[in-house]
Amino acid sequence: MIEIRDLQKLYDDTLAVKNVSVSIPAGVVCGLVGPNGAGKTTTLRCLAGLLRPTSGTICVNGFDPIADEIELKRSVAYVPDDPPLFDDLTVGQHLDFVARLYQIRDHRPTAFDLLQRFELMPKYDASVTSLSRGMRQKLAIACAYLIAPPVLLLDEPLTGLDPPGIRMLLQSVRDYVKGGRTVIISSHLLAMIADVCDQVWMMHHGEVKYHGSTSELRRSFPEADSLEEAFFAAISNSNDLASESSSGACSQSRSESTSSPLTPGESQPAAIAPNLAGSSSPANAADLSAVLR
Ligand SMILES: Nc1ncnc2c1ncn2[C@@H]1O[C@H](COP(=O)(O)OP(=O)(O)OP(=O)(O)O)[C@@H](O)[C@H]1O
Repeated sequence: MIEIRDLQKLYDDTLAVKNVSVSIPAGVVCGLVGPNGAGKTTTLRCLAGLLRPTSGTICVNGFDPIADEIELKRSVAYVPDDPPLFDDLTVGQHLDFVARLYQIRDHRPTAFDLLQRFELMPKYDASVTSLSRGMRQKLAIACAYLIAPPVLLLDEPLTGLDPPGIRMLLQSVRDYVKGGRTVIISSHLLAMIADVCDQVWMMHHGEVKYHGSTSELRRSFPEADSLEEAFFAAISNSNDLASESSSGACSQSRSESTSSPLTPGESQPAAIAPNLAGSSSPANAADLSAVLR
């Protein structure tokens, strides 16, 4: 469960994130999309406790990323698009190290399964300096899966992956949330991640342009051939979907989400009203369409 209220992040004189308010329940894959500089990475880094917000509040799995630093680190894994790995360690040693750090007992069978799934087993004894960019990304994601935190933040995870790797990763994300965990996956391309997302969260110039459930989008625009088409129809037709995203205290929303988590087999996340702040004009929709395609 993630609850963000009025989040702002200022770097010197650049307001990278402006008044962002979003709720993401447990058991959901949320696709965070937007063009370069939209504020995606800044927001994810605030959620992971790696950046201190300038103002606003964040609650991740019941914890404030800054005030509850240790608890947060047990609850969240953040995988950046260019993950920092330890040059002195091999692939296998990375998983051993993570297991030791997070006190994961008997981790080897799970670690081997993950390496098989990510096709890294042949590199088990290889130094990470010999890995390709995509392999590095896969290893970092495998480490995150080994920790298995309630919240996983994947920043542009598809960038370095080949098509089979993308397919496997997206399938693994779907599997990951089945037990009630939450994943945010950021991407420039909605079409790439649409199939696995329960929610779409669109940012542009630091602001939320849309946040809502994909099932609602599809229901609202049955004539659309794809989620992407429905998404742009929604942005250019916000009167049809005009209601703000749910708000309230983190603890209240947390109990709401635990009472109705997504369970395997269910296709619809807990009801989330779309938030179309700042996205009401067709001109704006065309603008967003241009940058996302
Ligand atoms: N360390 C920093 N110092 C100053 N400005 C920054 C810093 N990091 C990001 N910014 C600025 O904040 C804004 C948002 O950047 P951010 O990296 O969050 O966007 P993004 O949506 O992740 O972009 P991309 O898709 O290109 O990775 C941009 O204007 C960027 O120039």
